[in-house]
Amino acid sequence: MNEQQLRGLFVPVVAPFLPDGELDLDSYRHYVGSLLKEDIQGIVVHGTTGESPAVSWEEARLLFDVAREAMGDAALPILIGTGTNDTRETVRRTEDARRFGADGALVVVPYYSRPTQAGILEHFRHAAAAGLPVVVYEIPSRTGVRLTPETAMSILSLDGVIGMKDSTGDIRLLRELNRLGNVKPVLCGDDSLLLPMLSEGSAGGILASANAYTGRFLEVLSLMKENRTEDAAARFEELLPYIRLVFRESNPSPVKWLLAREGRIACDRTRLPLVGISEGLKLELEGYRSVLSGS
Ligand SMILES: O=C(O)C1=N[C@H](C(=O)O)C[C@H](O)C1
Repeated sequence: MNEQQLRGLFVPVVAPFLPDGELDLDSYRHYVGSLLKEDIQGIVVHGTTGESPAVSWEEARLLFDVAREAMGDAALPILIGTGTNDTRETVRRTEDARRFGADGALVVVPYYSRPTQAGILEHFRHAAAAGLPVVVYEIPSRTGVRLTPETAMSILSLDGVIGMKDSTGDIRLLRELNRLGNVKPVLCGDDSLLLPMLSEGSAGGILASANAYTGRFLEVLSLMKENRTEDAAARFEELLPYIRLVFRESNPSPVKWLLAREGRIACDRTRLPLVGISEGLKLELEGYRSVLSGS
């Protein structure tokens, strides 16, 4: 996978579970197939949306294999989350993913340990040397550390790093990277900021909310590509209340509920500590289902 392929819409997939909490691979096969009906550019396995903290690396590999098989001839790029807060384990997983045929690795900034900027840069230097294209995943609200623009630029300049998923929650990092001359793709990872980030030059998005109403997200992206910014803004405005609802409770519980509601997976079960969504949120999501499915 190269930088040119890291653009457009990548959908981070959920890991469907049976009521007893084991992987539901039949649902997963059907669900990955359903995503391919839309013109998405790739998928992400074992990201936050794939409940990576509660899914083992062996299960992640299985999910990768089944997704690849479900794609058949479509052969879209599959990124797999290999990042942990242990550099050696991250390298081990990234090398493993290269061997089993992943197209790229999504490597999160190491969480919990709160390393210095120098430590984070070293972490990515090692991950990038594993021989699989790396997408840096910056999400300070989850990791507890924030990349400075200079560190982000140094990481993006490494051979083997093909781009970044920016979930910082505002457009300042992207602006700074543009100012510093970054040429590698930065994808929006904060769904409600898709439009402002595209306006600022983002190459696309990795968006959990796009698991549903995928065509509507693709429409926003293509209108922006055609410079029809007002039309894109109007379409995005319709999606915003839905996006806010989907992130009101822990991702991916609301997305799983929607997928189950649409019959694309059998069950909305998550693994603890994530639990199912509240009855109130179900009602509100149901309300938006009729709005968005109808128009
Ligand atoms: O799994 C992902 O990739 C995403 N995770 C983010 C999060 O849960 O914080 C949200 C984003 O839409 C995609």
